[in-house]
Amino acid sequence: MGLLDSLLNWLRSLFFKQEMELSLVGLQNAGKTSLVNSIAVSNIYVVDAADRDGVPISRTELHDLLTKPSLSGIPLLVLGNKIDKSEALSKQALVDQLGLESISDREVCCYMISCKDSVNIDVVIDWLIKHSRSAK
Ligand SMILES: Nc1nc2c(ncn2[C@@H]2O[C@H](COP(=O)(O)OP(=O)(O)OP(=O)(O)O)[C@@H](O)[C@H]2O)c(=O)[nH]1
Repeated sequence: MGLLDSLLNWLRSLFFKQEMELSLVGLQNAGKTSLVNSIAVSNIYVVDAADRDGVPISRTELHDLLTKPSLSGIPLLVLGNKIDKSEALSKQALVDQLGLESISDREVCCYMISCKDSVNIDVVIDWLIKHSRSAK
């Protein structure tokens, strides 16, 4: 069993032991299902980084979500998906357009990923493990 498989099994066990609560949020067609599938078969706001028209809506939805008292202080992982597409935004452009630098009331992390080509899925899993309750 490889390192990635071991990490995936650990991640799954954290979910089953209810040591991790996770909300996976994103606009329609952003790639949420593909992300879950890529984690589940070893091959989380999720943004379609190649859908430039959708990013302003994503920004509004994200900042609206952050006002919810139930999510107060919860670390935020933003995933710019579909970087295999030539029209995908750069990380800096996504950070700017989503207004991530204005978020100061919680830890914010942004990774650029491709569920299609399995790019950076390992760092997403690593982040999730580091932010599980048992890691605290
Ligand atoms: N090129 C490319 N396409 C992707 C990637 N991830 C997902 N897709 C495609 O984008 C489409 C939407 O992916 P889903 O995972 O169904 O997105 P979703 O966010 O669950 O969508 P909803 O169920 O509508 O909310 C599908 O056609 C996927 O194959 C990626 O990294 N690159």
